[in-house]
Amino acid sequence: MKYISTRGQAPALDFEQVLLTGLASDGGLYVPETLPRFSHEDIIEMASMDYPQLAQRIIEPFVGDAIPAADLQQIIADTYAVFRHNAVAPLTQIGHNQWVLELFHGPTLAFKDFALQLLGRLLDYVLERRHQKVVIMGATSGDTGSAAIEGCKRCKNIDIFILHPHERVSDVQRRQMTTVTGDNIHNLAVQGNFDDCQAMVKASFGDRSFLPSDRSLVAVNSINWARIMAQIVYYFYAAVALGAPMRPVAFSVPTGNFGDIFAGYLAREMGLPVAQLIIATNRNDVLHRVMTTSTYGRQALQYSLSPSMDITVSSNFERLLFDLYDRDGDAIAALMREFEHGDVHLSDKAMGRARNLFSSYRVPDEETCAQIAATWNECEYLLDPHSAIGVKAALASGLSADIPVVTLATAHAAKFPQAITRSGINTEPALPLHLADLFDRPERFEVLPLELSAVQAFMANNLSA
Ligand SMILES: Cc1ncc(COP(=O)(O)O)c(C=O)c1O
Ligand SMILES: N[C@@H](CCOP(=O)(O)O)C(=O)O
Repeated sequence: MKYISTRGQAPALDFEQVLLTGLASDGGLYVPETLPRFSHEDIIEMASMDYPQLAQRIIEPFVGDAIPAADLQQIIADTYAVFRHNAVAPLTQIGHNQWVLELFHGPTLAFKDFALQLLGRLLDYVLERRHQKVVIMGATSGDTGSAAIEGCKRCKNIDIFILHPHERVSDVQRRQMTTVTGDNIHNLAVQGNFDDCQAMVKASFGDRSFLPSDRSLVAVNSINWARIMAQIVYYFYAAVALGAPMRPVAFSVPTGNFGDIFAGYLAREMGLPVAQLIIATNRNDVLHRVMTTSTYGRQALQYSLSPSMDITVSSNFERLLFDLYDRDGDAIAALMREFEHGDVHLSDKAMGRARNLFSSYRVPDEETCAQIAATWNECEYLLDPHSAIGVKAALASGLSADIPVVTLATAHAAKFPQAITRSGINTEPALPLHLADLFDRPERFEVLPLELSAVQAFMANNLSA
């Protein structure tokens, strides 16, 4: 399997190379040159597989011969063995044809564990084999950071630096990152927002000279292809449980960096009958505005009760644009240059294609809280604020009542007690046992100014020997 850049100028890479990088050298994102496709019969067979078996079936073609099948199987088995639910990603029904896919049973209580538990193990495997050390640099609005640290902390060949917006993640999210000890783990609280942190990560991939030449820089954000790959699996898992391929299924996806929903788009391209993908945003509604106005533009970031989605530069949208523009790398490079300076008007052809599959909905904080309360009062099911945005968008989608709609429940409510309190319901979500003493653990993090040079100097000075 070969991977090519969305901007058409960077060299094609194989799986191992794409795993060990982030942005392509032309600033683009890597995507598979061709996608594996599953037939009707293949998908019927998937209904009898457990989660690790299905993951193996879906992931193997993307990995190709980079890792022997038996080793990959063991890595996948170890990855999903750490989840706290036997089904790994259980489905819960909350209304007529309304389902919630619970993606928060991993170690850090968010969907990021699905990919980052795997990514950590894949990196460990290939770095041992290559006798190589790498530096991980990641930006987080709260969830990627802890999942990346949890996934990579045991890997002695990795130094990990996670940038989070200072005082803009929930207390639980911050502590999940800053209480993990280890000389190779560094949490940097940057005096800026998530977009600023993400921009620093991308700039560092553009110029890696701040690192010694023997240390590669690796991404843990969804700009790393391996993240997206792992997230495709649960779309198949949910859809076959609800009757695919005989019955199409729709998905409502709380969206920020467009990684999770892009994985759903790929599942459809690989043969899964997906009736619709609903882009559910909070008040940071860049993607909702693209869908409704055809204009892709920048917006001032606004803080919300769903902090993990406080994102206005939605990195993976570029991967979708690449397909919408017939995989024309030059066209995407030109569009992204335009986007750096202002609004971009997308072509009618591209938007026509997008609207055939995607719809969108914007959910401000008051509606998020109202949805948490409504779902709790109707069926005593507690949604976290991100998942509530997904459910609200699913209910507003106007889809025919005979199509099952699955909302991706992307995080556990206990990560966001503030939103639960604001919803006015009389329940307090408890952290699972393994995190019960989270507020008693000592924290370690570094507050840094919003300066790329300060962040890079900190990293260069804190590499392990
Ligand atoms: C809890 C939660 N929900 C939804 C999202 C949005 O996912 P994506 O960025 O892949 O669109 C994120 C992070 O981005 C998140 O942490
Ligand atoms: N919501 C994320 C933001 C980063 O997105 P990613 O999926 O590209 O890593 C977070 O919680 O950190």
